[in-house]
Amino acid sequence: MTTSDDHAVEVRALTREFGSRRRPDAVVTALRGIDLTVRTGEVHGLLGPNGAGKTTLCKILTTVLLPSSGTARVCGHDIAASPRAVKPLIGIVFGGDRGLYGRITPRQNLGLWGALYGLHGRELRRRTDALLDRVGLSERADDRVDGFSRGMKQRLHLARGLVSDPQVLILDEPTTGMDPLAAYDFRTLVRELRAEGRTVLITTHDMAEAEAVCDRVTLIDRGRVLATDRPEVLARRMSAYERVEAAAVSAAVAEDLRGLPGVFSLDRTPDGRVSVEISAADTTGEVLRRLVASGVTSLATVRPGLAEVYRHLVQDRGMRVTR
Ligand SMILES: Nc1ncnc2c1ncn2[C@@H]1O[C@H](COP(=O)(O)OP(=O)(O)OP(=O)(O)O)[C@@H](O)[C@H]1O
Repeated sequence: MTTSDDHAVEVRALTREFGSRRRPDAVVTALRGIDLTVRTGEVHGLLGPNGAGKTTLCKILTTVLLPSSGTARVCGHDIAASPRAVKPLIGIVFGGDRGLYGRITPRQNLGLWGALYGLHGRELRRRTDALLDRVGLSERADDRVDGFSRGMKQRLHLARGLVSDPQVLILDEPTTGMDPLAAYDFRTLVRELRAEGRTVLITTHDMAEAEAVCDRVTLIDRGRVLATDRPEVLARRMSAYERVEAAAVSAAVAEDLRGLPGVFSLDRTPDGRVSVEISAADTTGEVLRRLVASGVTSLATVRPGLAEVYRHLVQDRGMRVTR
């Protein structure tokens, strides 16, 4: 077996189809040849629109699903050939309600989960108490989970994912349902996990979250990798897509700008605020010149962030679900 110590996750030419033998025309191809390397100790974001294949990939990495073809290794172990070696190395945290027992307490949930990993007695109690403290649930440790808010359930999910002390942690939309403060605390927690030397793979739709916590991100769409890089490098790569924002722009001036070559899109609100996306570097100057010439004084240029990169790469498909 060849492996690199630097790579916690190595995925090569991975495909996964879902279908029924009775209806071959209804086959859905969720992954179409994914290559992905997650370095040991990095926080890696997996970004993509609904149906991109993120959850399918996570399920394959956690040995819940087998790939149709291709390979995936976790800390050097092949997920298909050695699932028993992979399972203790990798933890998964889902978004939403999946996987928690509502009629029992957080302490009991963690106890059950820990027992599955062979923990018991004092060690299990020690680990459970430490995790409940870590995710801020100590005071509610003995209340029933079904009375918890979504954010509290999400924190319990995270504790559950850490019960086995995994080297690699997969967080599938981890901040779903968290209020902004809880999401902020959560990011701090992710940084702590990295400081402990763990590798974290996060799927998210939240670009701000990805920019805040990820060392690198992989954008996927329709089962394919579009790009992998550091968030700021991806943003720089798209630097032709600059944005100009201005206030008090008349409809006529907006129409004039819309017609310029190199203007990718232009939005104008009824009160005259415009946002112009520019896809050719030399167009920015011309847009600014025309705005100033028309008497506009409130304007700014904005460099693209990850959200813009994402929108351009997935071609503005937004919420549309693909097959
Ligand atoms: N068990 C299944 N049976 C049939 N099709 C499936 C199954 N699981 C996933 N798919 C299909 O595979 C594709 C990828 O789905 P997946 O859940 O991996 O996407 P995702 O990126 O996680 O999306 P979301 O952001 O909505 O959670 C979708 O077209 C989905 O309908």
